[in-house]
Amino acid sequence: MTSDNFLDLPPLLSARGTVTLPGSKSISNRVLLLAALSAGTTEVRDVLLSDDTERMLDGLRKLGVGVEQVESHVFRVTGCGGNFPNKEAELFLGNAGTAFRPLTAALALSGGHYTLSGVARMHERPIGDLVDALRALGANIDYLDNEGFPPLEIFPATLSDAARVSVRGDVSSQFLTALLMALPLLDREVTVEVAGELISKPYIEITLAMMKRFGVEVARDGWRSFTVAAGSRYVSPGTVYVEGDASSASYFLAAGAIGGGPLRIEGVGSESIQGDVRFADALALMGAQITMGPNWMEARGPESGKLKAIDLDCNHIPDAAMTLAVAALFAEGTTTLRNIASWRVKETDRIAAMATELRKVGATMEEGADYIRVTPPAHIRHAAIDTYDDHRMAMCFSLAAFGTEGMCINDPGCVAKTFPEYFSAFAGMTQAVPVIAIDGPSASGKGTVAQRVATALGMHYLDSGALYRLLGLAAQRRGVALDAEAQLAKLAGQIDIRFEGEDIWLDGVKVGDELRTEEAGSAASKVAALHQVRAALLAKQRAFRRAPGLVADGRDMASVVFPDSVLKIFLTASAEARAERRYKQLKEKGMSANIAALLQDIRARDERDTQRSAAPLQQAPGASLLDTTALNIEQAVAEVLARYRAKK
Ligand SMILES: Nc1ncnc2c1ncn2[C@@H]1O[C@H](COP(=O)(O)OP(=O)(O)OP(=O)(O)O)[C@@H](O)[C@H]1O
Ligand SMILES: Nc1ccn([C@H]2C[C@H](O)[C@@H](COP(=O)(O)O)O2)c(=O)n1
Repeated sequence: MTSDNFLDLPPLLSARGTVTLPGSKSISNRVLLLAALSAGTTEVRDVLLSDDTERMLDGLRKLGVGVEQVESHVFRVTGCGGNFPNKEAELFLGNAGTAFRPLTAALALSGGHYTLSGVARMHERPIGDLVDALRALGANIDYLDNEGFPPLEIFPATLSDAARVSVRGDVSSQFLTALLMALPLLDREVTVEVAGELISKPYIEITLAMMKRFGVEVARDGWRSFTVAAGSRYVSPGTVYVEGDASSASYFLAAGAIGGGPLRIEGVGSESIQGDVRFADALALMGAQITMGPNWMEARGPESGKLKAIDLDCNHIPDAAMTLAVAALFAEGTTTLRNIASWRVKETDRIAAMATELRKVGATMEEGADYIRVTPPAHIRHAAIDTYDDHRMAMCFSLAAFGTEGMCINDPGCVAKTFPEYFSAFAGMTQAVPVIAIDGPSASGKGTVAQRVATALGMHYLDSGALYRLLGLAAQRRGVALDAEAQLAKLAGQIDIRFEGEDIWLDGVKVGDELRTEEAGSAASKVAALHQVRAALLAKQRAFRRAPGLVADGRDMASVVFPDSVLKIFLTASAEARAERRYKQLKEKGMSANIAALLQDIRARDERDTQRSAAPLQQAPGASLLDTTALNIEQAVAEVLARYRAKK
């Protein structure tokens, strides 16, 4: 269920299937830049198409590099042999750290005049340590706004002949990556010394592997220093295939672990050069069953049936570790993720964001400068999750929909940064709590049939008409007019409704037969025609969707409330048959009834329910018609069950 700025994920029951991952962002952007700096033409295949790679491609085109898209994920890059054709350019790099940092270094050593800027958050992400290292090599770089942060202006410079340069490794490993990738432009031996403890080491492994693929082998002394030899030149390897994104794999592996699996990921595996594949080890520590081959991984739920908490240093998997924080909601005990200070300077302050949003779903959170501790709640609450323009926040929290109430993700479009198709891929791999929607006109028998179908299948039952009836009743009791839209919508949010078997409670008081009178039905029909009232009752209705499934009856179950229902039935009967049924129903309850008046009332209600502008009664697209005029109750129930089985 989507709107422009939120996505309401239904409660999820299970996860299984096979997903092919989009290309890795880290590898795509490195390879595109190295191809641009090389001599020769490179065909880069399986490139990730996303905001961040678009920023890199756009930047390279502005620098005069030949970039041609030959197929949907295939680009032909005509390298400039280390000398960008355009010596003057203004680059806008969004929030793409993997474009901003490496381009800063390459352009600082390129003898041109460039400005580099990004979105507001990019201008809050530190770059001073990289600029200091480049200045030590003679680069001429100015801060255009705040000292130590983008935007930057780069001027042609007379470079120094320094043979050693130092760069901090404990803020972002991208500073070292950027320097190393740019150093072959100097055409002399330079050694980079890493100051402080280098974080996110696996990302440096990716950098070194990609540089090697383009003909530059970096000599190293462990993680302390790296030397690029004189005469190092990038040479196109011809064709490069980009691996699937290992960080993106984490969401699906976690889904397989939480939702039972087996969930298979194709595109990364045991031979991957990406450090984030080690996320699978972390998940295995939580009890998940993991298997893998060279190019695939598969996750299943733990044999014990329940994930367990872990206490883990996550320095080697900083991005994928976010997924562990949400997976911790489904684990027994308190999970602690340590050594994650770099989260604070990513797309958002991810430690603060994660703690804030996990609290919303009921978790007990503790956060420190470089760690986070998650104690899951007994019951994961439905909440509107803010995503802070951070793709990983949105993707991680999709997993929280495995709680019993589903989850609402605000601004789901932010996943475009690295995985534009994420939510449709996720929907394809997960199975929501099933809903059978039975809509139809008054007295068609939908309530009776829905209840019996629910019993036969062991599912929950929602009589949505009762909510409108209860609101009408509450309004009449409080003297609220049945056309006072705003007041009624407010009242809808305030009333306390409880269903217990056959019994219905309104504000703590059991409601009797008065709810089933034609007066109550008529009042319900009036309040149900009001848009604000319908909106106010939407969440209350969706909250009935619980494992193992729901049978819901009403007027707009299939079209509005549960549009993803597995089976949609439009159950009807002639007005005369319905008046007859209602007559018998009322008489059986010892209530007075007049068949002519009932027929007139049913026709009036049909007219109002079908003609209103708010969610009018109609056969929804995808709903199948079931006319019960000539069927008894048992036959109608059997028909619905047969249609459900045919769907499975
Ligand atoms: N196929 C059928 N044949 C005969 N009677 C039926 C059939 N289906 C339902 N009934 C009877 O019709 C009456 C009305 O049914 P029910 O209350 O289920 O309808 P409904 O569509 O839910 O009505 P409403 O939503 O307006 O309250 C009940 O007494 C029920 O037993
Ligand atoms: N999903 C629903 C359910 C009910 N209504 C309206 C229409 C009816 O006139 C009224 C009472 O419903 P009933 O108990 O007879 O099923 O409530 C609706 O608009 N949408």
